[in-house]
Amino acid sequence: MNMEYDLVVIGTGTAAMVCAMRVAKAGWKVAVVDEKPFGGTCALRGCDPKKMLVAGAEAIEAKQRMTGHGVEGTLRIDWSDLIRFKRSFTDPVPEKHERRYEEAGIVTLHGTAKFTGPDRLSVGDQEIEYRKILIASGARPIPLVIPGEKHLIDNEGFLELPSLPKRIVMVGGGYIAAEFAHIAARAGAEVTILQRGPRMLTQFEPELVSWLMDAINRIGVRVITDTTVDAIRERDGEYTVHASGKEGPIEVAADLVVHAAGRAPAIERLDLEKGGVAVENGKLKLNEFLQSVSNPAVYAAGDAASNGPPLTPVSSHDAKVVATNLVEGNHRKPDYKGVPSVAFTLPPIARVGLTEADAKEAGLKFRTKCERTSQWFTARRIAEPVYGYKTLVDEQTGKILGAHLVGPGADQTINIFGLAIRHGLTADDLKTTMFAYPTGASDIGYMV
Ligand SMILES: Cc1cc2nc3c(=O)[nH]c(=O)nc-3n(C[C@H](O)[C@H](O)[C@H](O)COP(=O)(O)OP(=O)(O)OC[C@H]3O[C@@H](n4cnc5c(N)ncnc54)[C@H](O)[C@@H]3O)c2cc1C
Ligand SMILES: NC(=O)c1ccc[n+]([C@@H]2O[C@H](COP(=O)([O-])OP(=O)(O)OC[C@H]3O[C@@H](n4cnc5c(N)ncnc54)[C@H](O)[C@@H]3O)[C@@H](O)[C@H]2O)c1
Repeated sequence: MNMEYDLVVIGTGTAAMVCAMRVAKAGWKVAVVDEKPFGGTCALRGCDPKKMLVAGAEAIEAKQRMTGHGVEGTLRIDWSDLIRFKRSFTDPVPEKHERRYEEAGIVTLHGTAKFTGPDRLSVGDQEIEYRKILIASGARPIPLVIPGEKHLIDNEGFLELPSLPKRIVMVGGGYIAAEFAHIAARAGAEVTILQRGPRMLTQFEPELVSWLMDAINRIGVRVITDTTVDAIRERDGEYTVHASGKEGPIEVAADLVVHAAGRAPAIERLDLEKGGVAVENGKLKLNEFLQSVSNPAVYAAGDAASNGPPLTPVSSHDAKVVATNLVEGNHRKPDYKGVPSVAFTLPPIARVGLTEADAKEAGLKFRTKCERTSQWFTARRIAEPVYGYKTLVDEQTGKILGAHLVGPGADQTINIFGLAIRHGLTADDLKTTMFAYPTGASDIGYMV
């Protein structure tokens, strides 16, 4: 039997939920479809479960920092208990999300969605007709196309590990490697990061990453840069990771090898040609309203759209843009100004706005302040030697162009810079704001 909807949403992550709810509220007949349990990456396989594990790592890290400063004793992570704690959050998510959709009158479908025509798709053996469709299918780990790729586990596998193997290799040195390495090392694993790039966390300012490396080295994580993994071989449950580095080939023995080498839009299994949906270089071809340039019934949001940075607040923002364009007609465009991003290492590293390299390339006239501030009270209070910042301020207008932080509270303080950038506040506005003292935010006045 054919079913007909005003809007079908592929996915049930952040982008899907935000858009489906808004459009259903406007009286449209909406269905959402997912092949996995409802909830998407952030709630089930990304931000939230990862940060629950970070909570365990934070306890160990705080104890280690404060040892010799009035704190003694031994602490350790019981991995299976920590995973159980994580599940106390993630396990109820799918049912809760399904209930929310049903309460909003949204039809919930399970299975893999594929286009069968420009105005129809299939989910299993059901044929579905739609007036509009939202592709909110997220991202997937990029295929590495190397021998032994099947031995890699991804973020989903790592966040579900029933026990933590001793020797772990991260393939790649970006967000996932940095965050998972901190968690695993604090839980007792020996971690090696093999990074193709010249340094870790290439999206963040080089000076700040170099300071963060002190913390990464302190916990014994081995980082090998300028090195590309080209094969993984398995023998009797043990792995050898083969890589090519500056000094020639290297081999690293491992009990677990984790894919941390980047993610790309999950659109390859949608049979997009049948839907008349144009793709270029692995990305959907969209106009400024997040609508397909080739099939006007099709919109995209979040990681699948890959229009802004692949982060949860961006998925939510895109979804609001699309919902407005669907219900009111195309007029809203996404605006990614001032999107903060944090890698939840210990301590965290954060950025918002332009990097120094971006600002130079754009030919802007700006002043930069950059300083390692391990002696500031915020860091000394907790015996944390890694603390520093870089800020970029427009010379003419005094507006904040970019802010980069590493150290205690960076994950919270960055939001204030995000507010400043998004709403055009100046360095003077920040200097004349009274922040509660002593908090990380009370350092802002000295940073600009
Ligand atoms: C390990 C990890 C940690 C992260 N941490 C953070 C963080 O701390 N902060 C942050 O801002 N961002 C973080 N991110 C990024 C963030 O999770 C994503 O940007 C966000 O979840 C994307 O949401 P989305 O709605 O676009 O897609 P998703 O939430 O990925 O939803 C897509 C859904 O579509 C479904 N689907 C795909 N194809 C089909 C199909 N053909 N048929 C049916 N269903 C389909 C999938 O099963 C999935 O449930 C992290 C990502 C990872 C991997
Ligand atoms: N806290 C957060 O916001 C957060 C956390 C995790 C993931 N994410 C999102 O998920 C995305 C994916 O994360 P990620 O860490 O997988 O990707 P990433 O893009 O951050 O880093 C991937 C790194 O892997 C390297 N690489 C690629 N192939 C390699 C190979 N064969 N050998 C060695 N190195 C290789 C690349 O040079 C790159 O530096 C991120 O872009 C991010 O937006 C966000």
